[in-house]
Amino acid sequence: METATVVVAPVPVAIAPPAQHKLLELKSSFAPAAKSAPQARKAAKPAPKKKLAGGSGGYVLEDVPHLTDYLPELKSYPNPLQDHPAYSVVKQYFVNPDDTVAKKIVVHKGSARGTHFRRAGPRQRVYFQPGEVRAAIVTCGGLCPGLNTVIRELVCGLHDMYGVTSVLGIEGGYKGFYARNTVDLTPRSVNGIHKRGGTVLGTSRGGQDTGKIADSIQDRGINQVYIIGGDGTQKGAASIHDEVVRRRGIPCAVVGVPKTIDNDIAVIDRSFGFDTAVEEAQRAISAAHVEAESAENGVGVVKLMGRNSGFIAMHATLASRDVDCCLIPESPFYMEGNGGLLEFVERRLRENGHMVIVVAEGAGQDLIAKSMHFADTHDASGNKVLLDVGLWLCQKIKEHFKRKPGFPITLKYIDPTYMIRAVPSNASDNVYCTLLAHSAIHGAMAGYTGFTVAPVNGRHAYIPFYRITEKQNKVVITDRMWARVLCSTNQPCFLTHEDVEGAGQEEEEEPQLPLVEGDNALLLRSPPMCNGNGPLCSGAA
Ligand SMILES: Nc1ncnc2c1ncn2[C@@H]1O[C@H](COP(=O)(O)OP(=O)(O)O)[C@@H](O)[C@H]1O
Ligand SMILES: O=P(O)(O)OC[C@H]1O[C@](O)(COP(=O)(O)O)[C@@H](O)[C@@H]1O
Ligand SMILES: [Mg+2]
Repeated sequence: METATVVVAPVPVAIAPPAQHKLLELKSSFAPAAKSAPQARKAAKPAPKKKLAGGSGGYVLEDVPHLTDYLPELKSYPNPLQDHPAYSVVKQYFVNPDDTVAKKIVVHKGSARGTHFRRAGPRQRVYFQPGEVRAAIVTCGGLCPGLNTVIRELVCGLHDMYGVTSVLGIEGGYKGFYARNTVDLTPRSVNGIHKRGGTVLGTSRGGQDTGKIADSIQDRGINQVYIIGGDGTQKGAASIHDEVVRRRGIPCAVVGVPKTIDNDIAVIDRSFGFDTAVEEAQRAISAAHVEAESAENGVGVVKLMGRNSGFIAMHATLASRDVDCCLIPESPFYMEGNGGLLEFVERRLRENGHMVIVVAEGAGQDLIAKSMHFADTHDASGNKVLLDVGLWLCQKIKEHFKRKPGFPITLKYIDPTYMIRAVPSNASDNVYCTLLAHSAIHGAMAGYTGFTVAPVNGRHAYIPFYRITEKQNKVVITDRMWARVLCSTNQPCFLTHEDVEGAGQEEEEEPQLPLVEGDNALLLRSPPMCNGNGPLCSGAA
């Protein structure tokens, strides 16, 4: 495990660059800048991999890197936004540099204040002049409603707010950096693309060659790169940041914009496109319900996307109210015997004469694997290729009722697969994508790098990559939301009391400011980590 570099700051800890860089660094694991790179500047000082700052009451700022961490001599300029006619009506142009966003907002009287992230938004000083910016945008991984909106708003936002005119579109995902063409993006060329599904830049899985991507960024003189993609993409973005900024010392803002219909990205409130996908899934569920209702013992089975997380199935079920049973990867189920799915199907058909089952594609994978032998396969990005739970489920239900003469059923299987993610984003996702793009631009212009932008408890924040990639967001079956689903469908929960006890939400680990040798250890050992008075707590230390 990498040792985090700790930065201890006074309270309030979040202050605008360059003042923030007076913070005390205790330890570093920074590799030297590449000497041979033509455009690379030698990083003048080692920069921290993790930037943690302590405050009173257990407050921790998990900060994101800033270009001046690596290149302290970098020049800054007044933010042109303050002269922008549209923004002249805004009372406060800039976010308060001390603003941070709390990761946990439900707290107790005695709780530690816990993790905070830097609040997104425009800063007083920017680290790029408009004419110097050479931005690039890339979309990676599976499609998601809203990709085009984010592209459009990045191009228009850079142009309209900051006067940036050089924006490159990288075609076909990560491999496009070195194996495909680029396209110049202008406000005119992207106008109207938000009304289309997909991504005008194209996307792909696999092909993430960090060295080649870094070479391409360096050769093309790209100094802001906006990387739109899911958990895999954000891992790729982290390694690009490590290579380009940390290792080669290139002053490039590497910014992640989280995308996935699965909503499986940790920390953030929700990912864009999820809302649209849930809405689109309603059409499949309604069709299944109509078919089921119109037949004798009609069973409608709908399979929805959701590789490891059942959020789409859960929300689509709750929204629809036509669903009798929702199956998700996080909640194991069984077919046969007392309390099993087949018994429930039979009971519901006897009661109502029809039923609808919604199953997330990642559900029941262990059951299928047990009943059939398949070797695991993976896609180009390394994601496990799932077995078709929908077909398997239909087969099992049909076999069960075949063994019951006098109980004929009519089963219809609907698999909308790509239909829920290939549509254009809805109105609310469009607004969300616009805010995301703007927050991303403000962060890059302000010189931040190596971060993902997203709302945390309703406020946009800059989140370090490692926080986004360390684990996936999953439905917590001991949370009230899953209980609401069980309550609305009246389905069995398939779990024993012991299972529920064991399935409790993993207690979120609060970051520990690591102990270091010497005088510092004392301070870090005794919470609150920093009271703002000691020598190590001084911003000027
Ligand atoms: N651990 C990883 N490190 C670096 N790049 C990765 C990693 N996982 C995936 N990628 C790259 O990110 C891109 C998208 O990943 P993928 O898992 O397909 O979609 P998503 O980002 O939507 O989850 C692909 O080009 C893939 O090669
Ligand atoms: O067939 P593909 O394009 O590999 O995509 C299938 C997967 O993509 C998803 O839509 C999500 O993909 P991402 O991880 O790229 O966001 C899953 O729900 C689904 O399992
Ligand atoms: Mg993914």
